[in-house]
Amino acid sequence: MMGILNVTPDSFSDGGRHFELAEALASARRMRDAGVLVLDIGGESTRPGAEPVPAETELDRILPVIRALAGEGVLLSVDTLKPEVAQAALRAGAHLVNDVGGLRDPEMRRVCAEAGAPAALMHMQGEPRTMQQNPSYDDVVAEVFAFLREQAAVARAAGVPDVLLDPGVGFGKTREHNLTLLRALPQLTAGPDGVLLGASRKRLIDYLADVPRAEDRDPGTLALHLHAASTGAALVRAHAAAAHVQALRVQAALDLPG
Ligand SMILES: Nc1nc2ncc(COP(=O)(O)OP(=O)(O)O)nc2c(=O)[nH]1
Repeated sequence: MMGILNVTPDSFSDGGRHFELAEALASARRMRDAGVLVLDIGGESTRPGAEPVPAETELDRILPVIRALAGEGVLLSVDTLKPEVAQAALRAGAHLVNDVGGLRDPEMRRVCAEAGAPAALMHMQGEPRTMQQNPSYDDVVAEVFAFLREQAAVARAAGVPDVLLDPGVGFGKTREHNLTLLRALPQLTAGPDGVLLGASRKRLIDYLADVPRAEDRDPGTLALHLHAASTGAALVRAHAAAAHVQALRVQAALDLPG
């Protein structure tokens, strides 16, 4: 389970909650103690309509958190689109890169390969600022999964040691696109690469269960993530860490033979 640590003032569901260093570290340590495998640290919101943040601003936000948490017994990933941010974060102690840009940037691939860092590569149609204006596909499953498999091969050829594939819920997709991808997840998890899913508190849950406030969507998030885990997803990315660790442990016990 990958716990989300948004060190931002404007993330769509928890913006500002972990913006001060002390609050970020307290939240990180709560998630570590709850048993998350990875903490995903981000300094730039990628919600629909978000404006990009300069690299130095991103780094000012996340480097103190990464440096403080390095060596505290939890893997750290850096959630960034920028190779220079990924490189600095890896040098400061992060272990992997979470690139919502899908490692399309050859410089990001070089940074990961040079550091020997695994990467989560996510599908996004367009860019956060405009991606939800008119997302369209001929065949969303075929196009998104082909992109992920192709990018995995390109990343490995560039020397990236390992990859996780993420269909990118809410990143240039309509509600129907998201649902179709979630239902088709077994086709992706059947492949050789690990799958990561991040549906936490997203608008899709409001559409499915009428939950207008993002912070109220953790139960619906769990339903989507338990579905992903049951199809074989390796990791899920969520805000409600303790609830997820508990639910995933119980689900894993049900799946174990004997
Ligand atoms: N791999 C991956 N990374 C992601 N990073 C950010 C968000 C957006 O959610 P959040 O970080 O909670 O909000 P914001 O981008 O506003 O900080 N979703 C994903 C995702 O689905 N998959």
